[in-house]
Parts: sequence; structure tokens; C-alpha cells
Amino acid sequence: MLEGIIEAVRQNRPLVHCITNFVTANDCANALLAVGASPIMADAPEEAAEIAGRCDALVLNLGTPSAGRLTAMELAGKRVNEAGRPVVFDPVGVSASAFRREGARKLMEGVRFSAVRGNISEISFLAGHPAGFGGVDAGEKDAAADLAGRRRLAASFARTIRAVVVITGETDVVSDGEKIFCIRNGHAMMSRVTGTGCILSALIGAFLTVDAVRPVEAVAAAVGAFGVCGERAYEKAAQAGRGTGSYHLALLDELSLLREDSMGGIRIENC
Ligand SMILES: Nc1ncnc2c1ncn2[C@@H]1O[C@H](COP(=O)(O)OP(=O)(O)OP(=O)(O)O)[C@@H](O)[C@H]1O
Ligand SMILES: Cc1ncsc1CCO
Ligand SMILES: [Mg+2]
Repeated sequence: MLEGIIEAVRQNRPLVHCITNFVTANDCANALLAVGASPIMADAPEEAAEIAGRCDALVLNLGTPSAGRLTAMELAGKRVNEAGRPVVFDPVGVSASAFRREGARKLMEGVRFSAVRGNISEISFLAGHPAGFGGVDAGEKDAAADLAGRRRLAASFARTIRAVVVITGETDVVSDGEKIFCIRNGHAMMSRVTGTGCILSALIGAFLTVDAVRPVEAVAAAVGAFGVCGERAYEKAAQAGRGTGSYHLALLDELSLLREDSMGGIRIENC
């Protein structure tokens, strides 16, 4: 099911426009380059729609919102919707402030998303089940949310918004409302480096441009492939005694080394 997708991304060199946060923008750009995509980060409302009109996919990330950035997201999102190309939403820290909550609400109303990815607290908040959590990373309490609950949430929210929904964590859940995939890759070190979720959302944008596979499968491939990179980075950096800074770079290295044969390491099941 996932064969050919990595090489397709490398061959197509999709142009991925990111309107993202200033914390991890550089990592997202490097991660996209590493898998063979072409990143462009452009968040000025004056140019966002024009650039979005020429991109193959758009990724909107709520990590450091501002009035201008939210306007740019809406303008770009609408333009990419008109062009029929994929738009990904990463609702970073959506419950942290009224400004983020309202910004996310307007985006969900005005833009059609192909995929929405977040941790359990972000997705449960967006879906109308506030967990009372306010930071940008998943908390311990969230880790306790059982897998059955995550599967139900991903599938029902996917049906509601007609998009692929991804809830990341120790086990990632990907659903389009019909199929539900559980992906057991990655390493706990991934949550000790900021922005691994943002990187994954950017990669999902690139993988969604491969139209030979269904969107839910393209998203699952991105999630699984990134998880495999997280494991390999652990073997090469952390197991060798190095810390989170080396792990961060090792993760980018593994993305650049990702080839079709890496897909064999993906532990994915219909669940
Ligand atoms: N305990 C874990 N075991 C395996 N993989 C994990 C674990 N925690 C997170 N991951 C992986 O880390 C990546 C990011 O997921 P996470 O849920 O931490 O995103 P996030 O909270 O949005 O991150 P950020 O806001 O820092 O960008 C995913 O690929 C996920 O599979
Ligand atoms: C730490 C942080 N703060 C806003 S965005 C971001 C990156 C992780 O999502
Ligand atoms: Mg996040």
C-alpha cells in the first residue's frame, strides 16, 4: 500500500508552502528538503495567496499566531482550496488562549483541510472535547487517553470535518473516517525535541501531493516513515550516549537518508 511514495516525493519535488511558527520553521524547511520536497515559508498576508497559488501543498501551523499570520493562512488556504490542492492544519496549542481558539475556529470554518494533525489534547479540543490542557506539547495526562478513545476520536472527527485526522503520540492514529490505521513507530526521544509534530505536519503536506495513493494512505506513509526515522536516530545518536541536540540533527539526517526500503520498517495495522 505504501510502496513507491518516498520515491514519488523525491521525483516530483513538490513545492510546499508553510505558514508556520518561528520556533520550528527552519526545521520544517530542512525536513522538507531532506525528503526531496521544496519548502517555501511565506507568512505575509500581502503575498500569501499569490505564493499559495503556485504551491503543490499548503501547511498551516498555529504555533505562534499573530493577526497577520492568521489572515495570511485564511487567504492562502482559500486559494489552495480553489486550486484543489492539499491543505494541512497543525493546531499547535489551540486551547492555550482565546486568540488561538478563535483563530482555529475561523480557519476550520473558512478553509477545507485535507489533513489535520495534532497531539491528543489539541485534537480533542478541536473536536469539542476540551481536556483542559494549555501548552503546546502533549501532557502526561493526555498520554493516558486510551487507544480505543483515540481511534474513536480520530474517526469521528475525520467524518465531521471530511479530512484525514492524525493523533500523534506513542501510537499514532490516522483516520479518514472510514479506515483507521494505528502506527507503532517512533521513539519517546521525539517528544524531547521541540517541533517534531510541526515537522511531521509539513511532511504530510509533501506526501499528500502524491496522488497515486489515497490521502489517508499518503498521510499514514508520512507518519510511519517519520517514525522509522525517529527510531534510527535513536540508534545512531541517543544509544551512542549523545543527548537531545544530537538526536535532533540525527532525525534530520535520517529523513535525508529515507528511501523506499525504509518503508519495510513501518509497523502499521488497520485498527
Ligand atoms: N512516546 C513516543 N513514542 C514514539 N513516538 C513518539 C512518542 N511521542 C511522540 N512520538 C512521535 O513524535 C512525533 C511528534 O508527535 P507529538 O505528539 O509529540 O507532537 P506534538 O506534541 O505536536 O509536537 P510539537 O508540538 O513539539 O511539534 C510523532 O511522529 C510521534 O509519533
Ligand atoms: C515551543 C513552541 N511554542 C510555540 S510553537 C512551538 C513549537 C512546538 O510546537
Ligand atoms: Mg504540536
